[in-house]
Amino acid sequence: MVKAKKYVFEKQFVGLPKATDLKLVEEELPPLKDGEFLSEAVYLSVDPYMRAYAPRLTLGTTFIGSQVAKVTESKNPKFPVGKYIVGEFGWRTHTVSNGQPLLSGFPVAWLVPDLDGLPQSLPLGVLGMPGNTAYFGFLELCKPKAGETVAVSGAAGAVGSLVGQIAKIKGCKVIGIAGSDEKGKWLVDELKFDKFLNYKDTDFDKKLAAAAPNGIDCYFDNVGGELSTKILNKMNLFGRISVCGAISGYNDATAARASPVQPALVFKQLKMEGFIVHRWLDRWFEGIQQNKQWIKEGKLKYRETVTEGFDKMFDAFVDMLQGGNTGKAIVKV
Ligand SMILES: NC(=O)C1=CN([C@@H]2O[C@H](COP(=O)(O)OP(=O)(O)OC[C@H]3O[C@@H](n4cnc5c(N)ncnc54)[C@H](OP(=O)(O)O)[C@@H]3O)[C@@H](O)[C@H]2O)C=CC1
Ligand SMILES: CCCCC/C=C\CC(=O)/C=C/C=C/C=C\[C@@H](O)CCCC(=O)O
Repeated sequence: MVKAKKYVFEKQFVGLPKATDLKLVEEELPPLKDGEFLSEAVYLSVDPYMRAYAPRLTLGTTFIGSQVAKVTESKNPKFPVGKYIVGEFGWRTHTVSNGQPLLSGFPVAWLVPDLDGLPQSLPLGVLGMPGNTAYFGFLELCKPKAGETVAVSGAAGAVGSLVGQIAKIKGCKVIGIAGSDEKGKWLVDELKFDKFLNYKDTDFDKKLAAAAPNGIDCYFDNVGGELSTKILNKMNLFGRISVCGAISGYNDATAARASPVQPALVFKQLKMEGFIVHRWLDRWFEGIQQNKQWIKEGKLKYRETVTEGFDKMFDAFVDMLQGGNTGKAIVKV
């Protein structure tokens, strides 16, 4: 009999999640039925969407999330023993799954393609959902042109750090916005972003004006709120905004107020579009292969913030929500 550990979503988050909102329990797993497979988590992801989606989750269920897992027993030919998969199994160490898609249509598990020797954890980041979010969310919605100026908020994170590099690959000038000068040093020195702005600086408005004297053509928005309104007011005519997320508001008990964006949208004739990365499910491996190719060519760099131990899942989650990560935040079991 296999014993799994899992985190149950006990209490709805109010503001920043509290450790007592989730409960770590053990569960005995049943023997496999035909069509099922057993997998063991190797790496687990902690993502902002887990906080954003929480109000829609059912209490008493396993808290949501994805993991890189190894198939250890199988009665499902699509998921043979020994294979590594990305599973939307939630925060749990062992899982019995029948391989059927989630209600959202998103696959419950997909086989990790050949990583060409790259780390087994990358399918949770640059070679998985965040990587595809950057690749498709930026290229399909911002449609950047060489020489344009691109601003990225959440620029030192799993998604933002890739967007800025893809913009550089496409010949753009890149302004990265994040919450610490240490992150800014990484963005400029390592990732070759052209400019960095710390959104916590009291003279941010002045620095934004100095960083974008000729305006901004594309904005990849991970943060939302007043910061994004400020950037929208710096956009050039016919600028494009890809709205990826709004993490500045995820922990707000009541929705924060921000200045209206309509004046900028109208007078600068801007295109502003939100997306969920599922939109490109039919091209999932195109994004993964292209990002892998750019990594192999030395054009795309990745960083992971790794927390050791399944019992530290919650710490890693709240640490990421508060800016403790650079690059993709993951947990190594
Ligand atoms: N639409 C989609 O399909 C998807 C959307 N997303 C969204 O993309 C965004 C980035 O996700 P991801 O790259 O995984 O996460 P990150 O790796 O960027 O981690 C979250 C980061 O958000 C920053 N942050 C936290 N609070 C604030 C705040 N109040 N103001 C500004 N920045 C803040 C922190 O960095 P700092 O130190 O800079 O504050 C933190 O490190 C999120 O909004 C997420 O919801 C992600 C995946 C798919
Ligand atoms: C103003 C509020 C904005 C809220 C934005 C919310 C979420 C954005 C985001 O982070 C989306 C993430 C999407 C993740 C997609 C893929 C999987 O890893 C999760 C699949 C879960 C499912 O589809 O059930």
